[in-house]
Amino acid sequence: MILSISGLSHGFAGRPVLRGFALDLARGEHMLLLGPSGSGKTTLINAVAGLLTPDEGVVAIEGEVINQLGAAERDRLRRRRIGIIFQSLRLVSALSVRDNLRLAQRLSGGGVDEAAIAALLDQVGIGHRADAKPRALSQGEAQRAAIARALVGKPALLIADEPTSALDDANAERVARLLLETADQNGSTLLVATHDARLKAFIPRSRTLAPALSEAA
Ligand SMILES: Nc1ncnc2c1ncn2[C@@H]1O[C@H](COP(=O)(O)OP(=O)(O)OP(=O)(O)O)[C@@H](O)[C@H]1O
Repeated sequence: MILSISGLSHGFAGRPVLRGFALDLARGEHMLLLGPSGSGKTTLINAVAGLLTPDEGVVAIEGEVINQLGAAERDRLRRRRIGIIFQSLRLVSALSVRDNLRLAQRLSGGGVDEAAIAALLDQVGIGHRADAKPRALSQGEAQRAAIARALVGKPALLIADEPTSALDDANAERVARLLLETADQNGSTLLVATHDARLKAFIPRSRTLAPALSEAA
């Protein structure tokens, strides 16, 4: 399994957000994690990426239990095995698009492969913007750069957080297809966390997170 989650529970200030969540994803399988705002999608992604230690449960990335590793080992596992497209993109503003990809490639543990970087930028359609700084990019170009950066380390698992919720139908479809196509071509398993039910048309396998219990419940 690329990702195996079992018995995952987490809460904040005694308020449960995730309760006994389980999920298995094999290589090349893609999945939609659907849920309204506040249902715990970001909490789950952070637990998968080792950015949060859950109260209970097991999160294994290719058999390695990330929530039982120390901080340095967690970082190493994340950089080598997981690519994340954050909602806020988080490109390094001082670096060109190409240098953002070079940095990600170095952090993922491999050497810099200029040909692979060029091929990936062409694949997402921004080869001509390789030397631009992130602030000079359109929102769509910046998102494509973030997708390329997430993939440049050839991650087993590609995670996208709300990649389409701000987009109109045509652009949401374009981004969904780009994510699926690039994940497939790079051999990555894709996990998309979103409240955008339009994506069901492109990623039929889905899990729905229930909204967190209200204060009164
Ligand atoms: N660090 C934190 N401290 C306290 N409560 C938190 C913290 N992080 C998240 N929560 C709460 O946990 C619940 C789930 O939050 P989470 O961000 O995982 O949801 P989400 O589904 O990603 O929502 P959104 O789509 O709005 O980002 C929310 O009620 C949120 O207020």
